[in-house]
Amino acid sequence: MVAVTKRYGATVAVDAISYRFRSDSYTCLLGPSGCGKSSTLRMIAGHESISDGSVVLAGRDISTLPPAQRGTAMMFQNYALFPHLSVLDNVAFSLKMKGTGTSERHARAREMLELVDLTDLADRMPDQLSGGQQQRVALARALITRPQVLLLDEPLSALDPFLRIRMRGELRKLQKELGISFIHVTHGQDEALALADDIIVMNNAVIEQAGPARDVFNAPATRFVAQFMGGHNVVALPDGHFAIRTDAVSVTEPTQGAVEGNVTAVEYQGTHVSLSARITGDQEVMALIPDTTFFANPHHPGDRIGLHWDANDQHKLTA
Ligand SMILES: Nc1ncnc2c1ncn2[C@@H]1O[C@H](COP(=O)(O)OP(=O)(O)OP(=O)(O)O)[C@@H](O)[C@H]1O
Repeated sequence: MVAVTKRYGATVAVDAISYRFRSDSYTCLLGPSGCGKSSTLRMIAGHESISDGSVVLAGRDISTLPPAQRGTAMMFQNYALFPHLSVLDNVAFSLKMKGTGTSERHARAREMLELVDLTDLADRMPDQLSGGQQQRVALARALITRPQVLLLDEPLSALDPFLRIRMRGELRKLQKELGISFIHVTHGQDEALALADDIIVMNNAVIEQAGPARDVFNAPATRFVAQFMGGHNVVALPDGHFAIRTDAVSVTEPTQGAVEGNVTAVEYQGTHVSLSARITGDQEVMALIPDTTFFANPHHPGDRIGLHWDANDQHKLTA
């Protein structure tokens, strides 16, 4: 259970957020730059003091404990490996600090390297590793402390797009295998959707919405969440603002009963075509159409069209 506030002088970086993390789940803290997600993670880790509130892990208030005694472990964005230590000694480092003997700590470090599939590189130095390999060493180094919760701050941002997608799969698999909780900070909605059981969307130091990933995507509560998660239109109708998924909008000739609009842009995206149209009130609506459907009856910028969606696909927004 995390209920915290963080102030830096007059800046309120985290404003009385409160959330009960589900045990053994993968949770992503998602939001734009500066919304307070890293500060939240650092307060859980113990790298930042809590201005108000507390962090309780499995019934134990860990708010004032030093990082190493919390039952959490943190993996940093830049991996922070020690350049003068071998891979094995990097992984074994925290055990050395605890006074564990050489043979035991090396045995445990080898177990961790096996877990992240790096057994063959135990004797290398960090500068002889690729970015993806360095990241796995950092993971092994965090996991050797047997944390109940692994905290990850933008762990994939230093990787190229191909490796990022591969590591995504590995993180997810590792979390399920270990059966511990992962709390992962990211500003990428695609990353959060790919990884998370639960997503917490933060904006301006508060939680905008939190819940299972599919619920947050399918039923955004606010305009901010709908726009930040992507894949939605936000439309102002006489009875309020609504979110409508772009793939729930279909396009026909202008007919009675349909919302009419003028096509402003057509973008081919391979499997789909994204068509934008301007409707009354100077609003833009996007329809994501399967490519075969679109090319059976293509439309072009300037065409007058009808736009349809099911009333059930219309989600009322609260703000
Ligand atoms: N040590 C600090 N001193 C003063 N202000 C800080 C400090 N650290 C963060 N802040 C401010 O607190 C706010 C939240 O920062 P935080 O790093 O938690 O955001 P974030 O969502 O993680 O952003 P990013 O994705 O850019 O890391 C920002 O306005 C930031 O400028």
